Amino acid sequence: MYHLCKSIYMQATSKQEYSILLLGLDNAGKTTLLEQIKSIYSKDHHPNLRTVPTVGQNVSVIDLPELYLRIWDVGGQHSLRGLWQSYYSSCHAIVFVIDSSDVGDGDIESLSKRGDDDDEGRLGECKLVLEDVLQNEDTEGVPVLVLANKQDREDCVEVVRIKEGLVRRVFEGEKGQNVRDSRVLPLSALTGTGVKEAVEWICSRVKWNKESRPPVMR
Ligand SMILES: Nc1nc2c(ncn2[C@@H]2O[C@H](COP(=O)(O)OP(=O)(O)OP(=O)(O)O)[C@@H](O)[C@H]2O)c(=O)[nH]1
Ligand SMILES: [Mg+2]
Repeated sequence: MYHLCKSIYMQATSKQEYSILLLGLDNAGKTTLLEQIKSIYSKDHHPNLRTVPTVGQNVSVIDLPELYLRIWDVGGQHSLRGLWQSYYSSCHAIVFVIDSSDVGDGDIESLSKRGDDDDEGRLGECKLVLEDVLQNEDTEGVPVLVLANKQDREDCVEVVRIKEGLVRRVFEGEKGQNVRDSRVLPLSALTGTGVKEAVEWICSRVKWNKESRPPVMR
């Protein structure tokens, strides 16, 4: 009886909490995105958009009406990427942020055909890093949201190109084999355009996936 009462009490007074992992190359815009999410969903938070490269991690808990999102923003520098995998088994969704102004023409098909003079930005690096995330067995089945960030910049590659030329090819390639729930959305973390749509997608997908990755009750 005690256990039944306790469980009813817990159901009535606690909320589900899901952990969200922000990944992507250094300078992609992860910390800027976290600042914007905090400013939109937490009262009295003024975003600090003058970010510095993250060494280690930032974490924030966003209190939404139905659930909590615990968002982990980790450093994207090469030397820090080895730490990412320690977050994989406990996360409920991965958000992979791409700098749309630093991926050449956004098409990995033509990567190897290019000459040395072609400016492909960090397209190849981005592809390898995304593949690495998808290949890890601890990310299997985890919903993945890819954000084509910096869409406010004139020199950005548009979202449809990043979706078709990079993300779809990686997901359908041999290294993206573990079929999962995914989406590609445009974003400007700097202006805040697309932040709400991203958060809404995350919320709907973590709830949908909660049988295989149950939330923590808080
Ligand atoms: N124009 C533009 N600049 C952006 C946008 N998002 C981020 N930036 C800029 O990109 C730079 C890097 O942003 P951060 O948010 O620090 O990048 P990060 O992914 O956290 O980088 P690391 O911590 O090194 O992994 C900063 O100068 C930001 O102001 C965007 O949407 N548009
Ligand atoms: Mg950062």
